[in-house]
Amino acid sequence: MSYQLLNDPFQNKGTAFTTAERRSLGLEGLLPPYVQTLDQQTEQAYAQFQAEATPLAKRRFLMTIFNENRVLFYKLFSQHVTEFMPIVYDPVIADSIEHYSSLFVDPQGAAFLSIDDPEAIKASLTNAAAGRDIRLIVVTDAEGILGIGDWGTNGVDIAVGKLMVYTAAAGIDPSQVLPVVLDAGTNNQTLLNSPRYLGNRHERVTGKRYDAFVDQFVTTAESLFDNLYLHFEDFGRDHAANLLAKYRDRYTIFNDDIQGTGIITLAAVLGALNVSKQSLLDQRYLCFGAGTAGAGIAKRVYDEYLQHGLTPAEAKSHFYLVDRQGLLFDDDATLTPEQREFARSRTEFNHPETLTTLAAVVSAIHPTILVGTSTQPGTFTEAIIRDMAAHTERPIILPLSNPTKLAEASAKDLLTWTDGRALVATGIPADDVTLNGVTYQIGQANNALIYPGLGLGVIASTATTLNDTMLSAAAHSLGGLVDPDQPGAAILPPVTQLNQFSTAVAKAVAQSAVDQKLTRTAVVDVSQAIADTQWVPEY
Ligand SMILES: NC(=O)c1ccc[n+]([C@@H]2O[C@H](COP(=O)([O-])OP(=O)(O)OC[C@H]3O[C@@H](n4cnc5c(N)ncnc54)[C@H](O)[C@@H]3O)[C@@H](O)[C@H]2O)c1
Ligand SMILES: O=C(O)C[C@H](O)C(=O)O
Ligand SMILES: [Mn+2]
Repeated sequence: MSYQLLNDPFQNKGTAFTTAERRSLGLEGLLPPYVQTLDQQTEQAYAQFQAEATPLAKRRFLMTIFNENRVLFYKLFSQHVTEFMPIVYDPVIADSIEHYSSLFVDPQGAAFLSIDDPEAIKASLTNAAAGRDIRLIVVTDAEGILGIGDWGTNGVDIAVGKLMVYTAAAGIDPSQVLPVVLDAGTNNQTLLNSPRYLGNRHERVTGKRYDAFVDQFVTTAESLFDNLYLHFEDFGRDHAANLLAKYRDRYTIFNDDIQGTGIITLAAVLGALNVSKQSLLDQRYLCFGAGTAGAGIAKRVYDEYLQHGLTPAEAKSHFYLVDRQGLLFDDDATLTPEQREFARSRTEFNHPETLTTLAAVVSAIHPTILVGTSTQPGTFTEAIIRDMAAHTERPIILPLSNPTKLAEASAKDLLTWTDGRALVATGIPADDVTLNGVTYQIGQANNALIYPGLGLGVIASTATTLNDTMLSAAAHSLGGLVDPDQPGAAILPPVTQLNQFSTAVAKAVAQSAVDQKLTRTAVVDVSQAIADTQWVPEY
């Protein structure tokens, strides 16, 4: 019984159990005698964190605290948000996922669901919830983890990591969340060949059996947990958009790679136009890597054009999508439905057959906005960027592929090649760049800057759905937080202010749900509802 308490991360206080608590809870003799405060514990843990040699070792140390004591973990995280984000989350989380099976120590409270045992879904979710009131699930099938591909059961870490950011950034109660991995097999040969791999050792199951497995998970989770907000993460290109379309009208669901990335990138574009004092209507938008994220962002920016009063055809005329085959044309039978929306006609160009590379397309259309979601490192080359920058005063360039090793370009190179004219945001955190006496701050266009606030707004308002109006409200809520006239101003607010702007995003989203009468219960005061929902790491 006493040990059970010490092993329960939601109840354990470790050395902070007071003498009276130790006596009443049967913990006498189970802890060293000195009673620490939470502040003393965090200070001590931070010193241990600093003593770890590598980023992965630092992450592993933090995970031991997470496994043992959630209050301590989140207190520490909240005191060092900017320093911990890249360790707990992207990019170090990618290393953690690649080595998950061989480094395994603890299941971290996740639910592991197997396509080979769908009958166990209900029991598994019930066991993992352990009687808690689950309000938020992050689920992955790990087919498209960041840009590193298929990682099978190892991908559970992205669900755990995304949830940690929900709590650190927006104060979502960590006892009300559940990470879930759907193990449908893996096509990653390294995993299949590894004797240490902890997932199902067979190829991915697709088709009807896959659809039925996901459906059984969704319907079971929705019936077990009232008021559930269901966040989909890192599904593969063949499934992500389909699942969103299938369930978004029935349940309160969210696809982070499509919608989260869409709104943070729209916010970055709006922030950049705020700096350059240009109009969206004068932009030519080029997406490089038109997959889940690329098409999701294009759709969100396209909706913004519609809001400016353009017809669908007028709005689409601003967009050019490039994938492996080059510029996407409407006579291409291999296009995804999301790509087809933005495909161009060959008759628009004199030599359409030459438009098979990014360089050729940039040179032909002279984009003013270039968004990279291709997973192809270094593809925004000096020649391409110089060509783009020769035709626009303030090129907006967003290399968004994660983790660091997959970025299309670095912020430093982009600013150097454009003499500081580029308006840049990157997927992973980037250091300031000093060039010709100006220090440029680099915004982070990562959905982590927006999905926590979005989720808080949905949960606090008891929204019954997440629609495009709410998503648009989220994107617009980040405006006005940066002084655009400051030389070198970032186009997105800094991670140091993550907590403040998560609340701003939550308010905008919750207000939108209330205005649209889409809440389960009546919400009188949105700010109060948000404050009441937020959890604070204190004993
Ligand atoms: N910054 C963020 O918040 C954020 C959010 C989501 C995704 N991403 C990143 O975006 C990248 C893509 O993620 P996704 O979920 O869209 O994956 P995805 O597999 O759905 O899409 C990748 C697309 O790139 C295309 N591609 C591959 N090689 C190419 C090449 N040589 N030239 C042109 N196109 C090529 C693929 O065909 C595919 O359409 C990942 O690196 C991911 O980390 C970033
Ligand atoms: O996880 C991230 O860092 C952002 C995004 O969801 C991605 O898939 O890259
Ligand atoms: Mn993702």
